[in-house]
Amino acid sequence: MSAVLLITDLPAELSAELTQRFGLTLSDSATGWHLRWVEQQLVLRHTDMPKQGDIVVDFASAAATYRRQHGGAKSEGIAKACGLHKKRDLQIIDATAGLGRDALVLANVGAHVTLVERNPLVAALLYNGLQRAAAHASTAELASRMQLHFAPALQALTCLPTADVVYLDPMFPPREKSALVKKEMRAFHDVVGSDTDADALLEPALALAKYRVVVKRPGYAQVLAQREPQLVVKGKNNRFDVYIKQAIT
Ligand SMILES: C[S@@+](CC[C@H](N)C(=O)[O-])C[C@H]1O[C@@H](n2cnc3c(N)ncnc32)[C@H](O)[C@@H]1O
Repeated sequence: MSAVLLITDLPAELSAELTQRFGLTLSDSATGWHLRWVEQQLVLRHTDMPKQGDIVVDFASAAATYRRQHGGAKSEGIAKACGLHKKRDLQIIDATAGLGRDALVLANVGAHVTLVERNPLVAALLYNGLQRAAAHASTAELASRMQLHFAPALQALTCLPTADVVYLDPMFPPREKSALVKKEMRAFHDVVGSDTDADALLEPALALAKYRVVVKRPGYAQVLAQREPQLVVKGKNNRFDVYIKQAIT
């Protein structure tokens, strides 16, 4: 991970916390991506794209609120794939948490989610997003079901206690020239790069999960680690490959 610029407008206490928790330091950013403090929230900004390219974790945003209000165990493909229509309070490890959007859907249905993220910038955004969610009346209960674990997934999958479900959503190279790939997705890809070790996550995930492992893939992508799932749940742009270990009881 290249050097990171922690802009000085961050509250001193938060800046110290981000250094201590995620190793973020005040230094020049080789990539142009840097953290800023904007309207009481932590944002990831690119020097060439002030403001309009900001990446933020906001569990109370309009889009997140809509999803919280309308997403259910039966209507959300991800929830069905994880088995939340059978049991709502499953313990789930989201081993590639990213901006926490999938974790939000799972926790909203009732799951307790451990969000594993290895990228320090993304982990810092999640950390701040969860702090703000915990302090907000409409999202506090939801936040209480989400816990951040800053580590590489391979390490987390060998040291975390057994979970009911392990969920994986590794980065997949965006299709060149595809108009469907949103600008934000491209930017995010720019920050975290490709997950070249994604195949290696399936075995430890299967070893740790009690009931199943769920892998999110773009519709056109091959299966992870060349291993065929027992079940496929189709979403709008993605599919969820489900590797079943035992029935959810
Ligand atoms: C496609 S994004 C996940 C998006 C996420 N599902 C969401 O809803 O926001 C993949 C994320 O997983 C993280 N990641 C990839 N491989 C990882 C690994 N081995 N350990 C931990 N995090 C990983 C990347 O840094 C990136 O933030």
